[in-house]
Amino acid sequence: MTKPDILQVGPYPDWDQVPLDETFNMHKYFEASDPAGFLNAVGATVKGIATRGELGANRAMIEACPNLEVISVYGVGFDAVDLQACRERGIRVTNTPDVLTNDVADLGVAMMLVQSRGMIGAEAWVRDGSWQEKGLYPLQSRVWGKTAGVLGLGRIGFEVAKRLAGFDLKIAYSDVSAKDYARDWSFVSDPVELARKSDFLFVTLAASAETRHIVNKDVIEAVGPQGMIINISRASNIDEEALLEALESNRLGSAALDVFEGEPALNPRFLELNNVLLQPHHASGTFETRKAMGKLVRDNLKAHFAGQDLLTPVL
Ligand SMILES: NC(=O)c1ccc[n+]([C@@H]2O[C@H](COP(=O)([O-])OP(=O)(O)OC[C@H]3O[C@@H](n4cnc5c(N)ncnc54)[C@H](O)[C@@H]3O)[C@@H](O)[C@H]2O)c1
Ligand SMILES: O=C(O)[C@H](O)CO
Repeated sequence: MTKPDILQVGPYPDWDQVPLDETFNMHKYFEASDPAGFLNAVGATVKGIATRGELGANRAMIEACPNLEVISVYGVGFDAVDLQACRERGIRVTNTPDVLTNDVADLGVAMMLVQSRGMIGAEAWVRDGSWQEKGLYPLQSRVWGKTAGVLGLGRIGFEVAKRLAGFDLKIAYSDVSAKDYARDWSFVSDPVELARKSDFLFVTLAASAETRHIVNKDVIEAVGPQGMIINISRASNIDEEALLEALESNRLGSAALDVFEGEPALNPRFLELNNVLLQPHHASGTFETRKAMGKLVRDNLKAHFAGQDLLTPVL
């Protein structure tokens, strides 16, 4: 049987690349010196796209592949895929939900703990001799007993909240509606009101045009000078300019961020701040989870080309 032609938008680890190359005819877009020319040359043969959540597939890429049938996303967030362009052409889309949920929640909670207790600075205090020269490390803020707001109580938001409850935090959350599975936690529909109640505001929303900058100046200032915002979702959910201004003026106490506008480049103003913890979009970055994500990407492609039901369809 001829191998289906797949456009591969970004690199994968070897344990995914090897089986992909065995099963499909992979066209490595990310290695092309002239990406537009490459797309022009291979586009007509392409039946599937394998991409990553943050890379997606835009309308131009989709239109350059007139025989495209399926897009398989390595990631749960599919906001970078032009779903409208896919709907217009009957193109199926899959993602990798559930397998990454716990690791993303773990990292979000770890970011809050590390930042609250000043652990990055404390590590430097030991290594640079400050402990011996200056003595005790400056006191930090307590976590337990405070209130965490979870903006977006989906799969990841729920696991974040569950973990925080285990740390004896009080939980409030916001979403499009109250959730049956969250009866012990208070639902607050207005994000500004949620932020006002929160010492820690976790942003765990699926990103869309509706959620763009949902965390705006008002929400940020409602979290306030003693509060912290933790973003493990997408940069677009926060007005980054307003966030930077609030951090620079201490109208927001601190932030812990795994995602940035224009990443992996980030606004250099972040690097000047000592009240922000910066992470390189690696919330799902464990061997175990990434292997499960890669398998799901392949299994969805295989299912499609075998005429079987998709395992985790978005469209
Ligand atoms: N940092 C990372 O490495 C990383 C890893 C995985 C996922 N993510 C991001 O996390 C997101 C959430 O993943 P998930 O599996 O929990 O998704 P999910 O679909 O289970 O949860 C998203 C939640 O957002 C809510 N929501 C959507 N629009 C809303 C709105 N306008 N107002 C209020 N709530 C709204 C939904 O109702 C849902 O409960 C992903 O879409 C992805 O962008 C980031
Ligand atoms: O959405 C996801 O799963 C991650 O952010 C990777 O894109």
